Amino acid sequence: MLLNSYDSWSPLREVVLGSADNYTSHERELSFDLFFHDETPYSRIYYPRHATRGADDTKKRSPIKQRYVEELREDVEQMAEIFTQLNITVHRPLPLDAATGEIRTPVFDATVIPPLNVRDNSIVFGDEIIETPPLVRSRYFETQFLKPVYAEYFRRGARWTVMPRPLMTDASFDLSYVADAAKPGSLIEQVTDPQPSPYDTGFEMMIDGAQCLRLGRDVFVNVSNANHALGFDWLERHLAGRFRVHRLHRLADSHIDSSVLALRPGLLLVRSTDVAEKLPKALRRWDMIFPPEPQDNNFPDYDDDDLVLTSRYIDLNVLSLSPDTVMVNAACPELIQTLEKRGFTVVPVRHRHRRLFGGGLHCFTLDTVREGSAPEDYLED
Ligand SMILES: NC(=[NH2+])NCCC[C@H](N)C(=O)O
Repeated sequence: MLLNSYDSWSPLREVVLGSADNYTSHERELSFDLFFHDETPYSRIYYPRHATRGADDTKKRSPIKQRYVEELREDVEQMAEIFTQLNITVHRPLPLDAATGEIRTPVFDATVIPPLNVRDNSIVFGDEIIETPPLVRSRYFETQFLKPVYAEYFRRGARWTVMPRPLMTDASFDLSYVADAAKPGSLIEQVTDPQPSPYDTGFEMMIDGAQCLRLGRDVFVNVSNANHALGFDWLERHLAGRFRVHRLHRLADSHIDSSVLALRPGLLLVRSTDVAEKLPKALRRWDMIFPPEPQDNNFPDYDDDDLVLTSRYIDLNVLSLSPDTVMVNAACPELIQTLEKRGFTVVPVRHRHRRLFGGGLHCFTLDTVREGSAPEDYLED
């Protein structure tokens, strides 16, 4: 079918599902610590994550226990089977080959991670795939693994665009969000000591697809720093005449798909009333479902050397299969019951280690064909 996806609720007919093959480690360096910093308070309280660094380790490999990688693969492949049983066509990226070494650019080298959270480095606006400028260095070439899928949609007539690529020197990153959040005495660690580079060119455009909420003709984009603001400007200019692009201000550090999701026109799934109050008036008019507070026993216990990369709200990261059917993590019964009480059909999916790999069911997927999805105006005038 032709690429066609303007919203997150129309009946899902085709989807890209990420791959967990060979996810062996995380690589902590400035861009990684910036990207995952919102969860530091949880990590420091529940899982001491950021060990105090020595002066020399500006880059630190953090191995992932093989059992967790294998269980992640089991969960992802089971999700693929569920899509197939539901007659939803599943496209998969090229799996990361174990022999793939580090990548090197004129500015940095980094370890490649698998194309698991495919929601992040691409956005689908109607009949256009846009590859976004990554926030994390190890993800710089992640959309390369999606080339066969995107090329096939292009052959079928889709538009295919790549946003300007950043150099990603340390000076490229706007640290203001972390600095503002790390008030004296807070648990959030400062991300400091950016190193000078001959390629410094000031703040650069960096933004992820998971910062966007697509509502037909209207797109809401979370902007938390100068990098995102440049990405917002590019999207606004590029989409002018086709979409109305609205700015959300610091709803989260970057991704908002465990803060707010649209389940159908007029109905949002929202993390908390605090998040709801930050939404623009047009969205505050919509009905909202607030899930129960996550329970610690919804999550496996991890060791202190396991990097916990998400908040406890990660299971809000659901995937709508239609305006009344939602894929939810089977380990979150409270959310399942809440949605069922609101008349939704829930498809439970096992995803055990969502906190270790930085994403849930919505993160793992990119909805490429939604039947009847169109650039409708869902916002009251
Ligand atoms: N598309 C994604 N990878 N989104 C994941 C967002 C997770 C969010 N930072 C949290 O910890 O709850």
